[in-house]
Amino acid sequence: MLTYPLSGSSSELVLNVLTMVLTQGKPLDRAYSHNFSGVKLDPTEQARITVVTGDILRRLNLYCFIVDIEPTEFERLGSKLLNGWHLFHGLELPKMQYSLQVDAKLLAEKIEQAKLNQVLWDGCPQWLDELGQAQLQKKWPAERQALMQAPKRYLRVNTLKCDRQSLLTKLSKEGVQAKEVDDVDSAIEVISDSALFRTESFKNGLFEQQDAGSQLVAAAVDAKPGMRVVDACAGAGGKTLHIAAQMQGKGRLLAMDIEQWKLDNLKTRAKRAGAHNVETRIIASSKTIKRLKLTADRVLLDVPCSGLGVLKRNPDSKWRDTAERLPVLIDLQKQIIDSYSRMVKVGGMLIYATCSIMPDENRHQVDRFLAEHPQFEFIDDETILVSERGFDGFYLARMKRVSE
Ligand SMILES: C[S@@+](CC[C@H](N)C(=O)[O-])C[C@H]1O[C@@H](n2cnc3c(N)ncnc32)[C@H](O)[C@@H]1O
Repeated sequence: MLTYPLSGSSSELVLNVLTMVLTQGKPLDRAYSHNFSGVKLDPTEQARITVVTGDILRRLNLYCFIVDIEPTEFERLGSKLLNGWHLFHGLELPKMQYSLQVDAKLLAEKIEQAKLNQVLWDGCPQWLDELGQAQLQKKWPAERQALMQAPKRYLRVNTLKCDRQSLLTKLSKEGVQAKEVDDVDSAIEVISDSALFRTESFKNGLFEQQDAGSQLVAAAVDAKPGMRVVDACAGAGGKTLHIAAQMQGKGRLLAMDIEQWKLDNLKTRAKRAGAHNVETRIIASSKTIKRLKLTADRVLLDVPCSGLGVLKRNPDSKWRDTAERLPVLIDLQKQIIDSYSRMVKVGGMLIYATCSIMPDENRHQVDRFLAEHPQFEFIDDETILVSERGFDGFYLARMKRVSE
């Protein structure tokens, strides 16, 4: 957390980002890029802004409670919340040009009240607590608490271009403090606030920013050089690029999605990474899938999901219509696994993954699929819990096609 208050201009930036997210529904990453573009910001100050913004979003209901405002009043009363946030963390008030003051005595009383309500203290909305209890039972309280912590920064070393030790040496020369992650071969944890995307190492494609949990998912694909691999919900290619490295540039890696702009981003990233065996293809209709029937050694389905495993990184999902969208997402996941599994050849492997920790999106989907598709056999699965690993939360299941 901070050791001294935000400056007036940084406070304004925090308020602008939060207003965009909370009142205009902008995704957090876009609100950051919108507000940071064209502004000359020292990397440390930028990091401080994201620390405060992220923490407020992770515990928005708590901070609203202690300054006695509703989240819906943020646009008008945001400065009061930011002042309250500073007092809560034992900091002097920031010097904002216009700001609403907080009654320190009332704030102290409210903090004491909040301490008695663990769900509020963990920054958890009611709907999420009920869902978590129902889905994870006794594992939920630890998970709820872990999800309100700040995420760590992880990189994946691009083994197409270097190895982990030489990347660490290069990063150190560029002033980036980082260390190996013990239980994930490809991962590095960044400790300093360095502006990673300005480093030569990044420009030369030596690494990608990718959570260590996400790296475990791609590792489970276990793609080998020469294979035919489909990453069917590839997005901008976080996992595709990792799979490309496993394949050492040999074989065929088809990255698909329904959004062309994501595949365009993927192409740029693949070029920088030197991942020359990646081909992109838009899914225009079910015919795109049918044409690939029984052709792939590996099919990764990193399906659209609630994102409830990655709330440390994307805490804005807590304050959106995630609860209402959940049944729609579960239905979409079912459609995707039922239809896209056709691409796996006999003897090939289907890998189903989400960035959710909720069984309804995970094991329950897999169990239903297996019951209806005897052509597949269960191999193994893993829920990467935030409280256990410290990474973002993910789920992955591996299944083998044993017949047509
Ligand atoms: C969890 S994200 C993928 C993240 C990506 N694999 C990564 O590691 O960066 C899910 C992706 O599925 C895509 N998607 C949504 N509906 C789809 C569908 N019917 N078929 C294929 N992809 C779909 C979304 O556009 C999104 O990019």
